[in-house]
Amino acid sequence: MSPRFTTLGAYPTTRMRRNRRSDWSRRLVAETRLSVDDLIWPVFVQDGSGSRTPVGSMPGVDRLSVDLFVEAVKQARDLGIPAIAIFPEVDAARKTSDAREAYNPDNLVCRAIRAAKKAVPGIGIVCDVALDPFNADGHDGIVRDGEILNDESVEVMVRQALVQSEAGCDVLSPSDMMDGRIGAFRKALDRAGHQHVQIMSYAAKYASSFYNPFRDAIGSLGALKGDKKTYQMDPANSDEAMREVGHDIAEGADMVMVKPGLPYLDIVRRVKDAFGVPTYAYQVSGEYAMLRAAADHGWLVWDKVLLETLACFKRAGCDGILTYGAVDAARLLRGK
Ligand SMILES: NCC(=O)CCC(=O)O
Repeated sequence: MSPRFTTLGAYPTTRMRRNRRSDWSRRLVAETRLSVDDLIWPVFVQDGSGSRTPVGSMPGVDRLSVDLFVEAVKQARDLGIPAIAIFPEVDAARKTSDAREAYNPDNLVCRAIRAAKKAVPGIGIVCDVALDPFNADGHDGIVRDGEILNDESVEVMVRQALVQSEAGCDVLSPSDMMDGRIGAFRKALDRAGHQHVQIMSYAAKYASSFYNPFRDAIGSLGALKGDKKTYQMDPANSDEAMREVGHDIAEGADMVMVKPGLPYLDIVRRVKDAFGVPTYAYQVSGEYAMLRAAADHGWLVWDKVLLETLACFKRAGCDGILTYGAVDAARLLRGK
């Protein structure tokens, strides 16, 4: 316990409930505050036009063709959401074992970036850099003889990072957990004149069981061979997360992310306390699915659990949260 807590008065002189008695007082003593400025909205995109496909395991979440995605970007702008993260469902015919579609300048992600920036130049566009949506194996890196190759994967992702930056992406978000990728991206970006492109690294990304609905959404669930334990972190580890974050900051990350969110808030707190850098967490698809499913059964109240969980991210030290509930949260926070 820190020293400032040693001066606590005793009951009945001190009554902790006094400050909680009225709404105005609770507002005055609140230690953290959630705002629309804290939200990043992950959105799934698909080919086609005028098409919207519900993601079965994520009630309320749809994959959108680029034209409808642009409408979603406008909606985010109107609600004051600062940034959108793009995730593609790539046609199975374009998935190969060298993931070359990842660095096609006309791929779905690049088209979505260009359309979004043209329609709403002021909104932040965040893009994953990872090969899983483009890889026939469903892995974040290139696979050879059953091994996920590190340096070869980084080379491919550098090409991916460059086409995304060329298309107008504001924040590159490497989600692959290969070693050395942040430094490689920074160097390549600077050399290509993209000094202003920010890097939000998935610095402490765990090999979690909470990602299944996301893989359903991007169509990689069936493709994935094996698991991701040789590159994503063991949920048992915390010191290792600190080393991961330290390396990414040293290599040039502007912001760091912990993923998943709620079960990993202890990691968020450690990262924020130790490094003090802009720190984010991803309330991932499995977390969203759990809350939504319970709410759809009437066992939880969606609006309340959404705002409560997001406030908990803030309390743990997050500067912002990636959440599929961003639009609902923004509406609630703005009273719309
Ligand atoms: N690279 C992005 C993800 O893996 C998202 C996971 C999720 O929402 O479950």
